[in-house]
Amino acid sequence: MSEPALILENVVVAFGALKAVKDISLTVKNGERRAIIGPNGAGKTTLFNAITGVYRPTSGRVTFDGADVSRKAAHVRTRLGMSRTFQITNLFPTLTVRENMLLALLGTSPRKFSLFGSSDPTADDRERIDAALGLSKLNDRAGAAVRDLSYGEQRQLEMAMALVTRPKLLLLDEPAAGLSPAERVIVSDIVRSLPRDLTVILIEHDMDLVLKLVDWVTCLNNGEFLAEGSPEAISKDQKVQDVYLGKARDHA
Ligand SMILES: Nc1ncnc2c1ncn2[C@@H]1O[C@H](COP(=O)(O)OP(=O)(O)OP(=O)(O)O)[C@@H](O)[C@H]1O
Repeated sequence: MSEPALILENVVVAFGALKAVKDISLTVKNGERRAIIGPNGAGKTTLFNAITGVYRPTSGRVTFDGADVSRKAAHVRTRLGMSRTFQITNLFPTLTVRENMLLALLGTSPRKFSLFGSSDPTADDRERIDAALGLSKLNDRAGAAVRDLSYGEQRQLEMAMALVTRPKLLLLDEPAAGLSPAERVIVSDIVRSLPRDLTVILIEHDMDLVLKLVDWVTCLNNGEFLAEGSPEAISKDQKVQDVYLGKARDHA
């Protein structure tokens, strides 16, 4: 058995008196596709932030690929092979797709972007960029300015930027949020065709999408662990229906 990709042990994230994540433990296997679901304010993004190092856990342990990274900074976790997208679009609109990709790559490289040094892409940079654009189905848009991309294409570019570092663990924060049904199909196809040795954890509200994409689902509520299981089991779980699907229906 290979080492699990990620182990969380009793992770707590507190903002003053508010515990946004309360004592969460979970194990994600190598190559697994895992969804984190739960109603608004459940603690999903905060948990992502604790995994990726945006926040250090108030207590508990995060083990990534066999190493305790609980106290490591975000850029160190990136170097170890974690990568993520954010809910909010984070792109340079006047630059091209390829230029945004290069900045994403340079931002994580020791060969930092410098006003004086050369930031011309190397052959390896170009290969990485082409591979990530290919996985994100954006090859034919490489020369387009980001402001000319559709919203769906911008989300695809964010995925490409997260993939360009060749991560072992990819975290996607609501990759299909705000997308049209046709754009959701593209995002599903991209996630489904990612290399099988890449571990993927995604936050997603769309249960139809989750059911089709992942092996296992963890449901949070109010910062607490609520349930875990196969997508089929979770979609039928009464507790989940009560807190998550019930609230989703209220918002519909
Ligand atoms: N930086 C912060 N400072 C204080 N409170 C925060 C901070 N970030 C999140 N919270 C609070 O922590 C709780 C969990 O928020 P979080 O964004 O993790 O939930 P979520 O499950 O991702 O919700 P959503 O589906 O709406 O994105 C909320 O009550 C939120 O207001």
